[in-house]
Amino acid sequence: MDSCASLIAEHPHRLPPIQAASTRRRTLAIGLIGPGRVGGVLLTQLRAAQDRLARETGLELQLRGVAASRRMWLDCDDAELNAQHDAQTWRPTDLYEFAAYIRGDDRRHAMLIDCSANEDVASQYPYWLASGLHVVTPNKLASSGPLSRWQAIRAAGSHGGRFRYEATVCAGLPVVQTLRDLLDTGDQLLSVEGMFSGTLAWLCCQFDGSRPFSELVREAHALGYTEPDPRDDLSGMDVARKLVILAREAGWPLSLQDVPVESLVPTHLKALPLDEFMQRLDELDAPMAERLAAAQAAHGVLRHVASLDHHGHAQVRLQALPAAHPFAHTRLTDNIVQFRTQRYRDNPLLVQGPGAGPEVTAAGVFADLLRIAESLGVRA
Ligand SMILES: NC(=O)c1ccc[n+]([C@@H]2O[C@H](COP(=O)([O-])OP(=O)(O)OC[C@H]3O[C@@H](n4cnc5c(N)ncnc54)[C@H](O)[C@@H]3O)[C@@H](O)[C@H]2O)c1
Ligand SMILES: N[C@@H](CCO)C(=O)O
Repeated sequence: MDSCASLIAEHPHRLPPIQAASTRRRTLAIGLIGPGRVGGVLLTQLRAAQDRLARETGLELQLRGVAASRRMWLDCDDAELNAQHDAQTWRPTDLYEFAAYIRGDDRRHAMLIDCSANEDVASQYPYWLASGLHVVTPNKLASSGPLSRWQAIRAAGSHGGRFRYEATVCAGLPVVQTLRDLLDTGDQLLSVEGMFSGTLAWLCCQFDGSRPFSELVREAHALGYTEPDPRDDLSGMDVARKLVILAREAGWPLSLQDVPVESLVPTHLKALPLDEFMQRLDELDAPMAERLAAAQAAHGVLRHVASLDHHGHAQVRLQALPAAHPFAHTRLTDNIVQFRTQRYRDNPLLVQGPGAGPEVTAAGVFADLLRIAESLGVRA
């Protein structure tokens, strides 16, 4: 025994030793809904981390199923088959059957990861959580949808299912957790202001008049920054949803209809089928060129800004900001979230970084999965 160890052993008031972290094997069964851009990358990230997590932490991630909009695959925990979904037995998607299969009947921990942007999927969360399934998602529809459903989701959590949704706001950036930590430690939120859209941030940075706006929108879509329907970004609704999520997290029972939103989508293009809208994108070029010219004439830049004040008043709009404004210096898909709180009253707390893209979003979802695993006693 070295001198330090013997000193500790002999001390009459010594504290009981801290137990070494348990590395006993624990299994987390996973079902992934929505193997699209984010879901597809998440599957790759899970596969790449599986062996390391099992070896180093005892956490066994077991992929039990994947459900797309029309077809689902069950029993796909075979790495080779995972790589070639079409080789597997498939059947029409049935979310009830899918959830029941992932949960199993042996009381193991099980999690559904919703990487769709689908309302029917989001409406299932209260039932899944109430049955003890954990849910992780980058899909904003549940957290920003009807308030009654949001409250049902919160209430369902008391049955054991855990719900995390960090990637719904600014993809992989730690925004929801930062707000949660501020509030849980007794701080009081005074306001939130920022740029919450990776797509619109990227478009505003790139749009200098040298290329038509529509061409840039097509590129943002191809890069995986936009929502499946880019109108969700261009209309400001995706940003409004993020603002509602943060407001609810802070205790303000806001709904989408409480947020005045400036849309960049002309009224006559709003209801078109997606394909037709994409074909007619160039109808956005003239109005956007006008907005840019006005900002440039005032020696400013165009930025898409969301804000929520201490009365719970929210708004989302495209603004011409002075070139010296902090929001004028972001790059690429950078989001920026500025929290003003009692503690950060004079000098606000900033979270900034890339706020869209499959890689960073999938990593945000993965981190939520690991936090739940850790809270269940499965160290990660
Ligand atoms: N792309 C990003 O940068 C980003 C960032 C943050 C959050 N998100 C969110 O992540 C989610 C996925 O985005 P994406 O870009 O991967 O979209 P995507 O369109 O590429 O993928 C969506 C997937 O959902 C599946 N799907 C649709 N309806 C379904 C249903 N009823 N049942 C099962 N599966 C269904 C589709 O088959 C598809 O595989 C969205 O909610 C989006 O808002 C995306
Ligand atoms: N389409 C969204 C993805 C992140 O939610 C954006 O551009 O911010």
